[in-house]
Amino acid sequence: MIVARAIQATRRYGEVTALDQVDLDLHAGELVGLLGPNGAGKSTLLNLLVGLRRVSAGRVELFGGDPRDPAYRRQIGMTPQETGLPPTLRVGEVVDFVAAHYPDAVPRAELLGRFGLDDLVRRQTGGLSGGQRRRLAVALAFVGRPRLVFLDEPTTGLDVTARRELWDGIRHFHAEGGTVLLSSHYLEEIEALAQRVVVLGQGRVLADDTVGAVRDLVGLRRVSLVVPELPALPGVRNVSQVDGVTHLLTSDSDQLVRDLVGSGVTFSDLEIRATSLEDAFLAITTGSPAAGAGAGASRGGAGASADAPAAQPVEA
Ligand SMILES: Nc1ncnc2c1ncn2[C@@H]1O[C@H](COP(=O)(O)OP(=O)(O)OP(=O)(O)O)[C@@H](O)[C@H]1O
Repeated sequence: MIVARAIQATRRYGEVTALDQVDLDLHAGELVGLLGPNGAGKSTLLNLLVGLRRVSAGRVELFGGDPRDPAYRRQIGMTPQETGLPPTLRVGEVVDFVAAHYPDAVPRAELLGRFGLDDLVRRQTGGLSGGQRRRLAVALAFVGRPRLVFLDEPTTGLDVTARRELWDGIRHFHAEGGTVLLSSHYLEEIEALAQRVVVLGQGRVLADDTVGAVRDLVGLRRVSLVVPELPALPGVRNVSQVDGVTHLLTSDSDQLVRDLVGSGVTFSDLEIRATSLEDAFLAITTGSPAAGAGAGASRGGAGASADAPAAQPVEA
């Protein structure tokens, strides 16, 4: 059963096309990650699906109906990227206040326990740390026993322990049959929670695949060099040229360099670096040389890579 859907959904803000003909089907019981760099359109897509924004063209559906209809919205939970909590209210009071809007809310102690917030029940929200406030904001999305939850970068700003506690809360909801769409800059985060990942870049869906398949793409390296004539080389996924520099994308840069040397061709200015996620996808999905080489060149090249030691932001 499809619980949320975007059909050729487009959203413009003046001259900016934030979302460009996006198709997405979210099935009941799925936990799907929405991955993309800053400005990719993640928040815009979430805001359309929860009825906070209208499409400029195309359509969005929530449980087969209009997301702006309160009857459908009552069945969802959402944590936007930024939340304001009344600073003088205590944590327990905020939970009770939100819970009062729902016929069968999760009991306060159970909700706070699930998100590792039990000790804070009497604390005023104004006295919480940024991470505690964020966890409370996410927990509130679950208070009304929603069928479907949208989380916009839920763990941004959290330390490792807080992030894990929050992941546990999300997993618990999913294990009980709940559906989740969550956005993140971190493939590692999506990998920890989801099987499916939708990658957005410049308002378009660049990939909609398993986390494993996306991981393979992110592991690509960019090998740049000046070479008069490029010999045929195995393992090259994409070739582009910008300003006299040839850029090659490969999953095995060591082997590529060995092959280059072995070919006897004269080359100079060799440079190897990780591709950013967006570069990798643009190069592969569009085959566009400018997208593949130009964008990365201006970014400093510390993008997400398969062998990154810790969570790496998508954008360099
Ligand atoms: N209210 C608005 N008015 C004008 N432009 C907007 C508005 N909201 C978003 N945009 C633009 O739309 C594009 C997509 O923004 P969006 O916030 O959806 O991206 P995002 O992937 O969520 O980014 P981030 O990871 O930084 O939150 C950006 O170019 C952004 O500047």
